[in-house]
Amino acid sequence: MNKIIIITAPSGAGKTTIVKKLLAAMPQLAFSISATTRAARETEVDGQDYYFLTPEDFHNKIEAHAFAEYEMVYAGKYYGTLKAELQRIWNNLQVPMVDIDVKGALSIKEKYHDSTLTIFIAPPTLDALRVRLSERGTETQASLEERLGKARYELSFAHEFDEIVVNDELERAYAEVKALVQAFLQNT
Ligand SMILES: Nc1nc2c(ncn2[C@@H]2O[C@H](COP(=O)(O)OP(=O)(O)O)[C@@H](O)[C@H]2O)c(=O)[nH]1
Ligand SMILES: Nc1ncnc2c1ncn2[C@@H]1O[C@H](COP(=O)(O)OP(=O)(O)O)[C@@H](O)[C@H]1O
Repeated sequence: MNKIIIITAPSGAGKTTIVKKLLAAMPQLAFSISATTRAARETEVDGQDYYFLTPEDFHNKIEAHAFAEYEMVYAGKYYGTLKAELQRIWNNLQVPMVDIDVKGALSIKEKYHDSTLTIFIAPPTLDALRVRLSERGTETQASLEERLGKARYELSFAHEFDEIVVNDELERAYAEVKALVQAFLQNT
């Protein structure tokens, strides 16, 4: 069976940090590279962090039913998981690690329900989330408030996931996620 691991969290909860550590430790996993219409940050590489698409290319792919799921996530920007990206990873006999927003995660879970593990990474508190997002230095005051507003909404969906992991102390949270992933990979 083709498995999928889906990790979601409000922005700033530490999902990317945990996913990067897992990918480095577990060669069976491969990061599912999403497509997006948002601009690349300075450190990001096309085809590695995201497939950066023009709105026109993104819409053509929607029309062609190329997405397993897609959403407009922030500030009118689209993000989506390409079916071909999941297939590319399965063809390499690896398991895709899908790092997406809450709505996208729930759509993938519904579509591939027999073979998914869904993990929600929660911040210890909303105040901690605010601090992490501002210290990361990627947000303006407006985009920070937008992300915090969305975080409150997303936290209300946490119970729809198979597992909730609170990212209080990074090493502890990472160990918990890793154990869940290992158990899921061992099940046939
Ligand atoms: N639905 C969906 N959401 C995605 C996808 N890829 C990334 N996201 C989500 O889009 C949001 C914004 O991502 P990004 O701009 O990279 O911000 P960051 O996660 O705060 O660094 C995050 O919540 C991601 O999980 C995708 O393929 N589909
Ligand atoms: N347990 C933790 N305690 C404190 N800071 C953390 C913890 N986990 C992650 N961070 C930091 O918080 C910020 C947001 O983490 P990031 O992984 O980018 O979140 P996300 O991908 O969920 O938006 C980063 O600067 C990261 O280094």
